[in-house]
Amino acid sequence: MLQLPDSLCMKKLASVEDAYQLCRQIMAKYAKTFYLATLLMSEEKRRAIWAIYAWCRRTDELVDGPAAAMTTPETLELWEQQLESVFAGHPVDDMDVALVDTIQQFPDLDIQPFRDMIAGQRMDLYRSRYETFEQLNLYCYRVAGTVGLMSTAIMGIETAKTTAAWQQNQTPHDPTPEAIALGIAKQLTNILRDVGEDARRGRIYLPLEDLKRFDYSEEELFQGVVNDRWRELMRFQIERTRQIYAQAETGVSYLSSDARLPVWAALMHYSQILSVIERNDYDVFRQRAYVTQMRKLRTLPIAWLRSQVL
Ligand SMILES: CC(C)=CCC/C(C)=C/CC/C(C)=C/CC/C(C)=C/[C@@H]1[C@@H](COP(=O)(O)OP(=O)(O)O)[C@]1(C)CC/C=C(\C)CC/C=C(\C)CCC=C(C)C
Ligand SMILES: Nc1ncnc2c1ncn2[C@@H]1O[C@H](COP(=O)(O)OP(=O)(O)OP(=O)(O)O)[C@@H](O)[C@H]1O
Ligand SMILES: [Mn+2]
Repeated sequence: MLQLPDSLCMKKLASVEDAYQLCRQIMAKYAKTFYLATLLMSEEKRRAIWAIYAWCRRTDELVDGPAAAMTTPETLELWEQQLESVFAGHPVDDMDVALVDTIQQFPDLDIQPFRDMIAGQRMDLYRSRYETFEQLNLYCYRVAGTVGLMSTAIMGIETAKTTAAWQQNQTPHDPTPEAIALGIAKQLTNILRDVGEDARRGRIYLPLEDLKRFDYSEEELFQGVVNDRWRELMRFQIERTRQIYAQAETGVSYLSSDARLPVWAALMHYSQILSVIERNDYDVFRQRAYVTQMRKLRTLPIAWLRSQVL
């Protein structure tokens, strides 16, 4: 039988360097603030975050991007097989090459959070309502808490701080729950910001049990009614989300020192979106709550102080 040369059978993949550059471009395009924050980290960590960001973004695009209408459960099945292949050391496309390298450099990086994120995207295919906060919380863990786990494996934990002299034989504090909390708080914030946009796609992420509790109906939500019942409902959601940010805050000082400023900055920027929603009198239907670049810049010195003293 005719033997084809390798070059004709298989497309040659990008070099490791080029693959990281592709991931960097994705992150710089979609998450400017995050991207700038990564510049404060060491070269290896920064490149690893780019690779993970690119994978997360691609996963999200499957159900949220322009081609999402074509995505079926089989698409996600194939994407998961590609993930298994990457963790086995076999990249399938150019961007995978960077992730394979990252996995080799950071042995703490576990495949499970990646699988869990795909499971979260699967929920988006099947569900457009959440009955309880517990169900919503599971969704938030899967699509965003997982990002906290992946990032912590890269940023690393500061062993010097976690083991004082008199604690030598104790295991250092592991800020995994706080990292998950930050992802969940961020996702809940996005949900509150995007209520209107999601409603236009027929989706309600707010727990239906909360709608009932505040006597606010799905019909009102689809009509974008802002009344006192809505404001109360939103106050309740914002308060709950702030409590989760507060849990996350207690974990930042256990991260390695070059990661604390980026994480404080990210945490403060996200949580400010909640204050913008309040300032907009809880109207998330007709205006989008966003934090201006100016305001993000102004919080940097405070984030820096916290990263130094907390
Ligand atoms: C260093 C650092 C702060 C970085 C993490 C960067 C990273 C790998 C991000 C991946 C984000 C991503 C594309 C996820 C896919 C699923 C998804 C879309 C989730 C939602 C993100 C959307 O954010 P964005 O502002 O871009 O929204 P828009 O698309 O503009 O509408 C999420 C809401 C998830 C974001 C979750 C995190 C960034 C987790 C943060 C937690 C940590 C960094 C752990 C910190 C550790 C401790 C101990 C507190
Ligand atoms: N000044 C603005 N005017 C109008 N829409 C904006 C403005 N700033 C941001 N947005 C919209 O809100 C989205 C989310 O903004 P966000 O604050 O998350 O910025 P970003 O560029 O995604 O960076 P990051 O999420 O890392 O802060 C943007 O992608 C954009 O669509
Ligand atoms: Mn963004």
